[in-house]
Amino acid sequence: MLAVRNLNFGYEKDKPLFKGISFEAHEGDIIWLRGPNGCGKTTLLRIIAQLIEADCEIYYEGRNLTDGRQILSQLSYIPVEPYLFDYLTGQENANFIRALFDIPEEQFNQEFGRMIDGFQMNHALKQFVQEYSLGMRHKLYWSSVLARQTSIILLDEPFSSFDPEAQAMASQMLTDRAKAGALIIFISHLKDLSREIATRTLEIQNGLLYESSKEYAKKEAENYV
Ligand SMILES: Nc1ncnc2c1ncn2[C@@H]1O[C@H](COP(=O)(O)OP(=O)(O)OP(=O)(O)O)[C@@H](O)[C@H]1O
Repeated sequence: MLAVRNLNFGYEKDKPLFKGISFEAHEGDIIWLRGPNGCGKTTLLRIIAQLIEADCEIYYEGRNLTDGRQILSQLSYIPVEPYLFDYLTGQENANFIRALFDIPEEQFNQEFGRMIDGFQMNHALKQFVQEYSLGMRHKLYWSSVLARQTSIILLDEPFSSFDPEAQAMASQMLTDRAKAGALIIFISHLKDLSREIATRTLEIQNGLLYESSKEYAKKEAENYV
């Protein structure tokens, strides 16, 4: 479904962050992207999300994309800090995101409503986002952005701000999306939850990318993440 080939990138010329890495990802994969602080996990997600321009080839559905932007209609990205307007209410932010991505109203209301109910966030939709906790911001952002139902979902530290109930709901949601054919790539330092939901593990080390099996990742995760 998605392939990245020969990715070379560094923020500074003499300090390469990625040294010609390549990987493929398929429908239904839930990929846990891990590695030590500063190894480039967020940067890699941002390159896939076309937020950073890098020297690489990207294939989507078998086609070599000359302009990576062609992938954007099928991609959702949830960063560590959700992109929300503090001076709008939760509902107004959701309406803005719906309009921005041109999500059909019926589909949006159904999916957004289901997730907001699950996260028990109905009471907060009339509040200004300025008054939200980080966990509430994430619940609103997830519910709005993932109402798009794209085939690629990228998430940077998706679980850290959630309480255990929200973590359980979020991980179930990602598992359901993958079963329905989505590709999920996430970064997390929460090892137990991550190894429970991941079907593959990609690890960045010194500018190179290594795949480890689920069993290996289970053992290794005891030592560090
Ligand atoms: N905009 C930027 N300009 C210059 N250097 C940057 C920029 N963003 C990140 N870096 C550097 O690139 C390296 C990789 O950063 P990145 O955020 O991708 O790492 P990470 O693996 O996600 O780290 P963490 O686990 O701490 O979140 C770090 O050394 C960081 O300081």
